[in-house]
Amino acid sequence: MSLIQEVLEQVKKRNPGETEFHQAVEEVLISLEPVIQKHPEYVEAGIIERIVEPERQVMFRVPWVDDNGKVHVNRGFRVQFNSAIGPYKGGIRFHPSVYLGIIKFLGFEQIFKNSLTGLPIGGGKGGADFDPKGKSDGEIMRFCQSFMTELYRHIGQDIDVPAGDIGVGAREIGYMYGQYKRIRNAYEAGVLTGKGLTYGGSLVRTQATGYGLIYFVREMLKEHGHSLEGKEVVISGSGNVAIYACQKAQSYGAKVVAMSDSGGYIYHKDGINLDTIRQIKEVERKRISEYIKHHPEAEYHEGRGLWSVKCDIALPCATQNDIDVEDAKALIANGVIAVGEGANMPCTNEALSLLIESNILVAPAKAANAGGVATSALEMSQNSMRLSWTFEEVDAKLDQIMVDIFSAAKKAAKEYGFEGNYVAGANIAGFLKVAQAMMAQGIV
Ligand SMILES: NC(=O)C1=CN([C@@H]2O[C@H](COP(=O)(O)OP(=O)(O)OC[C@H]3O[C@@H](n4cnc5c(N)ncnc54)[C@H](O)[C@@H]3O)[C@@H](O)[C@H]2O)C=CC1
Ligand SMILES: O=C(O)CCC(=O)C(=O)O
Repeated sequence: MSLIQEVLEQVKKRNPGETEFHQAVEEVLISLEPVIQKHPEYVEAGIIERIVEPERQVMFRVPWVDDNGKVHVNRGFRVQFNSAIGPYKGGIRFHPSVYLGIIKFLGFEQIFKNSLTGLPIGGGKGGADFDPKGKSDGEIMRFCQSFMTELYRHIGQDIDVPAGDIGVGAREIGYMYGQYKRIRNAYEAGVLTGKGLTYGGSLVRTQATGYGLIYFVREMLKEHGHSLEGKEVVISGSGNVAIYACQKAQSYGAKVVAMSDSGGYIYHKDGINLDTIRQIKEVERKRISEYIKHHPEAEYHEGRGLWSVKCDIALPCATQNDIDVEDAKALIANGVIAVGEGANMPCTNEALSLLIESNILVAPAKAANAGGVATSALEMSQNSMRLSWTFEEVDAKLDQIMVDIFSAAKKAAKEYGFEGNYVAGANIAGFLKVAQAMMAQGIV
């Protein structure tokens, strides 16, 4: 059995039931076979065994009281996966599906993604099995305060810097930041990113993941003689990443014809009206089905089925395992050119393999959605310098970072025998920097 197979078996045995974590580890490790052949010193130093084991993982009780006085208890998590190249960095997810296996898959992916940004940030992730859907503002605030009352002792601007993810946006970051400041009695702006602009946030952070995804896809299409102009695009989700991916894709002349939420999807053949989506999702916090009240010529379809809509470019921007092998087959049958992963691990490993074998261009999540965390790192830089850059300055840096990530993934893919496979290229490029740092720092 190869070392990679042995480590995979060990990960499954040591982390029973954590299927998303197993999936994420498998997807990375299979790309690393040629790397460990070229670098036997990594094998000798146990880099592979060490990189799949979190440095630390914390689980805690989050009690809170709802508007009717009823007490609820949720479970909070923070996984500090790897600090070889910088303080742990990664978002916080509030969703009822959250358990250790999801936070570990996200934290593991964050190691390689953060490395790809070229900025000094390690990998971590956190969250809670709390469902923000239908909660009042007061309930959200009390939950965030309770969550931070435990989390504060594990984080810090040079230790671990959380941000948003599914169910955690500017409102939640604000409440958590307020509680952190109150407990610590310190204005430590760099402890969280995604903050509001009046208290240390960075311009472009809100847009960064979606914009960055489109910058990456633009580079990938250009490399293969295509562009976004005139392309039909389908996007899953209608949250932070989906909204700004839609905005940037439209600005490059693409037509976004479908978007979704966990209830179903809308199809608008003339092109989605993003102002309506933003009003429904960012202001009213309602279901996407409301869209047809504003645009009766559009269609609403309950449940899954989004990936059967014909498109040139598919952008999964909702959640993990959104595109399975059947969805991939439907996309391919409908002539898709490219899949750009805005969400983390939105394709199953089988779907990814099928897309790659079928010569579909795949922009892998770790690279393509790294613009969010990269801009978080730019927010940390501005906080340290106690100044704020303009929108144009941050956006230009983000664009350049995405161009550089694309070229790093392309180069590593070619060097290790995976030419044109940006999934393997991103895994390898992300891994190499972390492995070199781990080698330099000894067995820790
Ligand atoms: N916000 C950020 O900066 C970054 C987010 N991501 C990833 O992007 C994805 C989306 O995150 P955000 O837009 O920030 O979250 P969000 O909470 O703003 O939006 C999430 C969207 O996904 C949909 N969704 C969630 N669970 C679903 C399910 N089980 N089935 C179908 N749809 C579902 C929701 O309806 C919503 O439209 C996640 O995978 C996240 O990890 C990745 C990099 C950075
Ligand atoms: O901005 C950050 O720190 C993290 C963003 C995030 O959670 C992600 O990249 O998946």
